[in-house]
Amino acid sequence: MQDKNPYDIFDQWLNLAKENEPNDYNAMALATSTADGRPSCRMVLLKGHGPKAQGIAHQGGFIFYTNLQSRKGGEIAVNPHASLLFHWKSLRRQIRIEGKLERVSEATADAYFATRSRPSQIGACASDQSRPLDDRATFESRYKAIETKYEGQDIPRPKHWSGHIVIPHHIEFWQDREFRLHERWVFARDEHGGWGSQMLYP
Ligand SMILES: Cc1cc2nc3c(=O)[nH]c(=O)nc-3n(C[C@H](O)[C@H](O)[C@H](O)COP(=O)(O)O)c2cc1C
Ligand SMILES: Cc1ncc(COP(=O)(O)O)c(CN)c1O
Repeated sequence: MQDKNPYDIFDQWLNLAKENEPNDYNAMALATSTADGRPSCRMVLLKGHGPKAQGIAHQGGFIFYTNLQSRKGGEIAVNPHASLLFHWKSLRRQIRIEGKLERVSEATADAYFATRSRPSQIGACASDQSRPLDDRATFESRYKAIETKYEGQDIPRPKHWSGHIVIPHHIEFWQDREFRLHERWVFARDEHGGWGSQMLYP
């Protein structure tokens, strides 16, 4: 385990999750925090990952998409550090990732947005994510207005909707063992841009 690249281990575990989890095997908790260090956490979906993700040489990372004006978007704008957590109950495994956040390129975001279903695209345009909503009908009428506006045309990605990449400096793989005698392997970036690794007590 320890002599491997953490992205290779991540791939193996994610593939196992894909085969075993009934829903959203790529779901992960995303923790962000305010400038003065108050954390908040919510689920998002992993939409790209790996050492070459977003083409950043020798770095790569883990990509999710969201509304940039949401609560998390506001926190990321003032404090571009995040923690990700995967937990697959069926596998009894978790992966913890910590790193710095960067926005994906406009081209990467456009390409991903274009793969989403049309209703999801309209939803992204119509939703003022994390803002107060007086009535569900208000949201529905905003949805309908956008549907009508773009009838017969492609829906452009709204400027306030894009992706972030978590560029990890710390990745931990945790495997459940009997009687809580779990196994933990931590990978941390070294000063040469490679990965150092070690085990931790459970
Ligand atoms: C399994 C799951 C996956 C989700 N994936 C996303 C996602 O990829 N992007 C997103 O913006 N919200 C996603 N959500 C909704 C978020 O959890 C959250 O409600 C929303 O982004 C607003 O969060 P905020 O107010 O902290 O910004 C997901 C929710 C669940 C339960
Ligand atoms: C609001 C929201 N935005 C984005 C996503 C990401 O997934 P997708 O692009 O597949 O819709 C989700 C997934 N549940 C979501 O709830």
